Amino acid sequence: MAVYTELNDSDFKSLLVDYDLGQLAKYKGIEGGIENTNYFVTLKSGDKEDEYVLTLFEELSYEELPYFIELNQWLSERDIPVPYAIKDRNGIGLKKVKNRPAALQPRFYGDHVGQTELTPEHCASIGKVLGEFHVAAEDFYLKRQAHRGVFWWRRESELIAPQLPEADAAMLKEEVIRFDQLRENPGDIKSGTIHGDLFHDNVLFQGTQISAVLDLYNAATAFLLYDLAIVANDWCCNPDGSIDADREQGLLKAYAQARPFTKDESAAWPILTCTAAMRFWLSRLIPWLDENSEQKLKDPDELKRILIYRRENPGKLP
Ligand SMILES: Nc1ncnc2c1ncn2[C@@H]1O[C@H](COP(=O)(O)OP(=O)(O)OP(=O)(O)O)[C@@H](O)[C@H]1O
Ligand SMILES: N[C@@H](CCO)C(=O)O
Repeated sequence: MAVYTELNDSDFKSLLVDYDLGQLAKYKGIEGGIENTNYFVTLKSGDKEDEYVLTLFEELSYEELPYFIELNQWLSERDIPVPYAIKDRNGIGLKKVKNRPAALQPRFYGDHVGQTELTPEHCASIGKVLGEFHVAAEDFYLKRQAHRGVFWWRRESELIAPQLPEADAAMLKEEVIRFDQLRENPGDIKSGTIHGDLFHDNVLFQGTQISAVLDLYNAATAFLLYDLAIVANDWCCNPDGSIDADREQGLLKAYAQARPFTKDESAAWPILTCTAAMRFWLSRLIPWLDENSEQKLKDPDELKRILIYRRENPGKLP
């Protein structure tokens, strides 16, 4: 159920007339995504074949997309390995295909690494790239409130609470309040442009080196450390929800080389690791509890276990 919009030859051909990239050779739907429809597209120009990825945005609207199109372009120009919308002959990157917003992007090569295969070296690689991402985006000129950020989780945690066991509802509420308190007194915690969903399945590797950071469609303006907490929870966790210290130290030390931590960030880390776990626990709970939801169901309990562990074992920045 990952290719939500089926395309045929003529859909591709009518898009490609706006570019000088070559003739359509073949295309193939990409399985596994949740939010968007993606196709690998092969174009032939003389003897040369090049591969691209066509994304059709199934959730984000035309009005919302320029932020992401500009951000990907910005980061890519600063050597962060992210896909970006290739501009057509008229300088337009955000296109329309089958009445959906769409972007044709370069294909990156590399492999996904399974969660249980992640090593401290993989975690150091993502720490370095995320630190560089945050630094590269420092002067990015657009701002965006996350669509699954503080206002969303305040509202959704209230709505969902009656469907949860009392202890779960209370834990959710506490984390919403703890974040609000931190937000009122942020001190020198740095805000900037975050990826917002940097789970390991949004990265491609060549060996232990990162070849691509994908799926920036949760990017927003927020605490940079919250972004790092999302990564730490996913990349450094064990199946029981505990955090592997070697992987986490690898991540944090490599990140700090690109962007050193500020004083108040050390105190905020234990809270933000909980906020990050709460955010994804909640976004997984919503479709899980909605019997009409067609979204692929990711297990909310994975994030609940991480949240419980984080609450009982406050982490420390190096
Ligand atoms: N530019 C690219 N180069 C190579 N592979 C890509 C590219 N873009 C997407 N893919 C492949 O397609 C998969 C799905 O893409 P993406 O994560 O953007 O979709 P999504 O629907 O937002 O998925 P999810 O929400 O599950 O992360 C990626 O995990 C990757 O394997
Ligand atoms: N990365 C998210 C899904 C896509 O936003 C999760 O694992 O819940």
